[in-house]
Amino acid sequence: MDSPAPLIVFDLDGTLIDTAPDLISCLNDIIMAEGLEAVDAEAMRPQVGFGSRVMLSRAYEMAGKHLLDEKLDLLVNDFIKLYGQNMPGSSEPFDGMLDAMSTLKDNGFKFAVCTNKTEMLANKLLDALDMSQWFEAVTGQDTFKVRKPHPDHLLKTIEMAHGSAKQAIMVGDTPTDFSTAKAASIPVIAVDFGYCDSPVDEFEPDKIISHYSEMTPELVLSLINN
Ligand SMILES: O=C(O)COP(=O)(O)O
Ligand SMILES: [Mg+2]
Repeated sequence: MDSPAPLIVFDLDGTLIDTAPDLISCLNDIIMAEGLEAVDAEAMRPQVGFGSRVMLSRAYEMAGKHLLDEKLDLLVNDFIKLYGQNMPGSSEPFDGMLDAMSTLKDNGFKFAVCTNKTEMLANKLLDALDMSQWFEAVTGQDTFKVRKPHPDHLLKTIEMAHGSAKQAIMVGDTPTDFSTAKAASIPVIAVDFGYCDSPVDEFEPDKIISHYSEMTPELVLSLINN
C-alpha cells in the first residue's frame, strides 16, 4: 500500500488566521455591557490564544472585579454567540500563508486544523474566508472527548485526515500547541507572530518561523523525516 501523503496540522487562532482584533472587539462588547471598561488590545493579545474563558477572566482581573464561575459560564456562552454572528469580521490569513499552502499542496502535502475553538466556530470561520476546501479535517475542542494539550486531539485529527503520525507535523503559536505535539511525538513548527505570552523559543520547538515564506516543502520534509 502507498504511504499516506505528508500532513501539516495547523492550529487556527494566531497561527493560520489573525483573529485577535475580532476576538478582542467581541470581548469588549461583552464586558462593556456588564459595566466594565474596554480592555487595551495590546494588553489582551497574549491571552487570545487561550480562548474566551481565559480572556474574560483576565478582563475581570484587570478591572479588579471578582467573577463567579456560574457568571463566567454565561458570559462564555454570550461570547461564542456574538463572535459567531460577526464572521469573518476583519479576520484574515497571516501574510504569505495561502501562497505557502499552495506550493505545499503542489508538492503533495495535505492539511488539517486542530484548534481549541469549538468545531462549529472553526468551520464557520474557515467557510466565511472561503478556506474550508484546503483541509482534510477540521477538529475543535468538542470534536473528541479530549482537547489540546491532550495528544489524542492531534493524533485523532491526523487519523481523521487519513494521515500517519510518522508523516505529520504540527504548526502552532502557543505552549498548548507545543506540548500537544511533544506529547504526541510529532515535530512542531512555532510561528512567532501569534498570541504567545512569552518568546516561543522558550518551548524549544523544532523550528521557529517568522513568515510563511519560510515554510517550504524542503523545510517541512526535513523536520518530518528527521
Ligand atoms: O479558541 C481557543 O481556545 C484557541 O484557539 P486555537 O487553538 O485555534 O489557538
Ligand atoms: Mg493558537
